[in-house]
Amino acid sequence: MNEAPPLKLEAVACIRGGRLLFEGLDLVLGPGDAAIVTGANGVGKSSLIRLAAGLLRPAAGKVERNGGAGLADEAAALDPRQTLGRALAFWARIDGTDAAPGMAAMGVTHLAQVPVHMLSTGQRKRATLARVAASRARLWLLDEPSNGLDADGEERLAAAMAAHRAQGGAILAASHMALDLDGAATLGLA
Ligand SMILES: Nc1ncnc2c1ncn2[C@@H]1O[C@H](COP(=O)(O)OP(=O)(O)OP(=O)(O)O)[C@@H](O)[C@H]1O
Repeated sequence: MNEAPPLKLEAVACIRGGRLLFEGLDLVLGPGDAAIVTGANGVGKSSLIRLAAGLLRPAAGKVERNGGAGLADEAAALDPRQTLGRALAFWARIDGTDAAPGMAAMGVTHLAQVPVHMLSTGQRKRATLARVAASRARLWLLDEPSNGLDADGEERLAAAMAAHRAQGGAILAASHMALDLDGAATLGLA
């Protein structure tokens, strides 16, 4: 098993729209670790997730990932014109994996023939999580992962996250709702 931490943030600062959101942020997520980012609307939770993904550059400090990252946020990155099966297969090909286990884990196998643009909010959220679950990324970056999920979806998300951690994966999740993540650290932004 690769023992390098999936994520390491050192003295990270984030400025957006000319405003300092946070600075001096240190975080190490080792194999099996999880942290939940909490805080009020606009405090910078999504920005931190995007920083960790490498989509935003830190104003100061260092972001290090080992073993790839899978991002699930509001921008689902699934082609709306394709069927869900094809849209997920596209990413699975790029990731060198199979989409089927992720679809089964999130309970969307029966939606394979449905065009992405026709999916409900919760179905789209499940599909986004299915993509991350199917990837081989050691680091899962989840922005409000339980938004829109029903009770079954939440259970599936919890099971998928537990399985990922049991395999040495790590999770950084931003959420204003409680998440079923045993022993997760809380990172409160203010
Ligand atoms: N593209 C952008 N350009 C400039 N400022 C931005 C941009 N995106 C977000 N911001 C600002 O950065 C701040 C933090 O936004 P962010 O989305 O990270 O907050 P959040 O904690 O995730 O909020 P919420 O709980 O509402 O999802 C906000 O003040 C927002 O207006």
